[in-house]
Amino acid sequence: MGMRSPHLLHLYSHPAPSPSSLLEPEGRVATRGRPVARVWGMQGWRLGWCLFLEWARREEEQAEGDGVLAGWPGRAREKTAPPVVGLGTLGPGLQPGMADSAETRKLVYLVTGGCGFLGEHVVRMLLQREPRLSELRVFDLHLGAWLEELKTGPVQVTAIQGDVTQAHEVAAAVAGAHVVIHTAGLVDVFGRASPETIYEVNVQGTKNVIEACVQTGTRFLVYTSSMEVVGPNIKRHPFYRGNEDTPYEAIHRHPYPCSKAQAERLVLEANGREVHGGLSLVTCALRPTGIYGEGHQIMRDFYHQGLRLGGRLFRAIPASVEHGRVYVGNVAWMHVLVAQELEQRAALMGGQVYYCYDESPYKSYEDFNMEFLGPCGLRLVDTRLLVPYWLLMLLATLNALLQWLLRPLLLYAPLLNPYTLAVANTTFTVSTNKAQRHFGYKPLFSWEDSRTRTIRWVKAMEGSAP
Ligand SMILES: NC(=O)C1=CN([C@@H]2O[C@H](COP(=O)(O)OP(=O)(O)OC[C@H]3O[C@@H](n4cnc5c(N)ncnc54)[C@H](O)[C@@H]3O)[C@@H](O)[C@H]2O)C=CC1
Ligand SMILES: C[C@@H](CO)CCC[C@@H](C)[C@H]1CC[C@H]2[C@@H]3[C@H](O)CC4=CC(=O)CC[C@]4(C)[C@H]3CC[C@]12C
Repeated sequence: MGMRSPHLLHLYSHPAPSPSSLLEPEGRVATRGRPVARVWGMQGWRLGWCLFLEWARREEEQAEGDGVLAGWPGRAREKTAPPVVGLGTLGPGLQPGMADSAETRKLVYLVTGGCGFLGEHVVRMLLQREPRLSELRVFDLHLGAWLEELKTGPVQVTAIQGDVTQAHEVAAAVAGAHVVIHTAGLVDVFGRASPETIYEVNVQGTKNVIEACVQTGTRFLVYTSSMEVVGPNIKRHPFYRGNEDTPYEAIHRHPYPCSKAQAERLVLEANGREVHGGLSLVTCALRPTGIYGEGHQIMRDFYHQGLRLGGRLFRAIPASVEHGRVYVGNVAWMHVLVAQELEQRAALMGGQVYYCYDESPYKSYEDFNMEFLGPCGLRLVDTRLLVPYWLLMLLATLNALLQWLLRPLLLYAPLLNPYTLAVANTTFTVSTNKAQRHFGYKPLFSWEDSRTRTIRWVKAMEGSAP
């Protein structure tokens, strides 16, 4: 997830923090300080990768001869590469022409799940694109060491190790924040966690966030929902380029979509509730389709699986099945834009849902992945005739059975199970402009740019093909 460049390391270099420096300075948040060394141990491999990435970026800039300021694309690329942070390639900054003065910086944001795949992009995007930010609180069960690098910029970055299922920890983190972006969630469709745990994190965690806003007087709440709250449903009805108003029978059994749907409902119902101080809460929910981009774990898994199979992946899903995908940078940008616009457009946006979309093409899950894995040396072998759907379903069911049988001994959680097969094998794509109409959203990253960035990330991955 966390690409780090030497440029960034230099910009944000600082003495190794003591666990207590992870505490919120005013003592509002009692965090369980996790020794940074342990976190670093898990993520140290990223450094080499980031060094490579920065080297590659500079080589590319030099080759293009555009002599840009570090982190800002040159004029020639402005059309396709907007001046915005790419995960780890740019440091925090302001939009062009915007003065960085203490008076303009007065807002406190809280990002829950801020160290996750999407969360990290939201955090970096806020630092880059929210000039009114004075403090950014990053709340997560597991803090990333990369956060430490952000602490010497103009914005106070406060790392809070906490659990959304613990109401008091959430309330302490929310107190005094103007905006909460709630991305924390348990994303598990593989049977790794129990249904109870999924509900506890996704539903109870969201309840805790809402109640904390109400109790402490925080007025603006942006929730990361999911396309999964709508579908694909258990009947595997196609949703072909639908929008927020397209009728669809949203019936689920799997704990993940059920929990996300319940949480989304809670967030939307909370819109208009009176918060401490007498003003009203303004909420809205964003529904990304399948997110991809730098840091995407499943893409990483497919890539390594392909390498193990001698550079081949085997087609399991017909190319005609469309699966909605959206670039993580654009999802992050949409969150930031919503957060910025909620106050001015409360009447219009409060209680609304928005699909997250961009210019990513409509393709099958596997064909879409090949947009990135292909240029990295993998090949998709068409075995449709060899592996018919019924056989795949049989394998998926066998996996589910094995998972159940082995549970007392070990956790067996392969990617293929009846649920993931059904999701991947059912058309679900969105085509909407609601976000543009309501708050002026336009994707910040073109498809070409999203693709290039993702390919660059895959290529820089440990164990990449030469
Ligand atoms: N990955 C995807 O394709 C999509 C994800 N989403 C939603 O986006 C959000 C972020 O997902 P990802 O970044 O993909 O997942 P992720 O697993 O990378 O990030 C989730 C973050 O939440 C944190 N978290 C989990 N349980 C927590 C708890 N009890 N207390 C505090 N923090 C906790 C995790 O440590 C992690 O950093 C989730 O709400 C997910 O439902 C929605 C649509 C698609
Ligand atoms: C049948 C396999 C043969 O290659 C492919 C299996 C792929 C699956 C693991 C993925 C296919 C579709 C993905 C889901 C989809 O993008 C929507 C999602 C939204 C979320 O909110 C969370 C993640 C996910 C459920 C995502 C999970 C992985 C897939 C099921």
